[in-house]
Amino acid sequence: MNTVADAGLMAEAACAGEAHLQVAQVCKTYASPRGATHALQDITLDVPAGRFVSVVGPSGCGKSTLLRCIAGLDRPTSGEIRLNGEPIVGPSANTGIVFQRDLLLDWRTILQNVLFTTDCRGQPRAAWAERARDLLDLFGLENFHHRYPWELSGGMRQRVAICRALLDEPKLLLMDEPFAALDAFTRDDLNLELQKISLQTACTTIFITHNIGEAIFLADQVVVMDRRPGRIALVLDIDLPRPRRLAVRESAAFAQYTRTVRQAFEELGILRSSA
Ligand SMILES: Nc1ncnc2c1ncn2[C@@H]1O[C@H](COP(=O)(O)OP(=O)(O)OP(=O)(O)O)[C@@H](O)[C@H]1O
Repeated sequence: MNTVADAGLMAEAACAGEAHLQVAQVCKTYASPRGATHALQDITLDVPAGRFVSVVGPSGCGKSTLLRCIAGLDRPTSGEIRLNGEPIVGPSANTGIVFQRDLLLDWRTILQNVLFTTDCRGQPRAAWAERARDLLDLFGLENFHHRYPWELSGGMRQRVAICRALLDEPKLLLMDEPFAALDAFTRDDLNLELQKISLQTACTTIFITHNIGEAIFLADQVVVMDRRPGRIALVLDIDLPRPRRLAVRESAAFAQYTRTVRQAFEELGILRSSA
């Protein structure tokens, strides 16, 4: 499998422009006949353009809710989210999203799947097809443009989903546990490829994961969330040189970051003490 290779092309093909994300005192309550669910409480985050932020927290702490609000797919109950100073009030072409399930359409070829969003907008295919092909090639899928999703492995499908999210030159890339369903080897591969994209583009990225190691490996900053109602318990800057190799996970500095995050979860009663 090829890896992402052409830095110049990738910078041109993937993200465009800068995205400064500001999340200010965001609360989210879901109302239902069975009562209210307080999913998020007072979330404040300032993410400068180009930063990669990993969000890690226990199941149900509101990570996906936060991502959906940032994506404009849901509205906070209170508080505000701004992209480059503009309030986010709905979905935007500035934002690319990758979910845990790749959501590829089985009746469309790989190329047609990557072109899905622009097709939906009625934009001429010819204008986007070259970019779509370039992205697929960069992700090592040059021989799969005309195959169907069911002919691909889970890792290849998730690469396609990432290409689809990047097609529209988003400024902001939102990823909701994109690699959770993959085996450890494929996950390592995709972590490296994602790092290359981040280094070579101006994409601001919010990456949700349950995996502490993955969170630290990828991020400039790790946000640790407490259980519901989701609150930020810790913001940890990750000062490891880039590009990072997988072997960095064996370094003393990485072990210290892991200890700090684990300790935060232990103090919150989410992880049992390892001492
Ligand atoms: N549309 C909805 N209506 C009502 N409650 C919801 C809705 N979406 C999420 N919730 C509730 O809000 C809380 C946070 O859910 P969310 O999916 O954001 O958590 P999460 O941290 O992403 O969980 P996981 O890691 O398991 O994916 C949960 O208690 C969930 O049941």
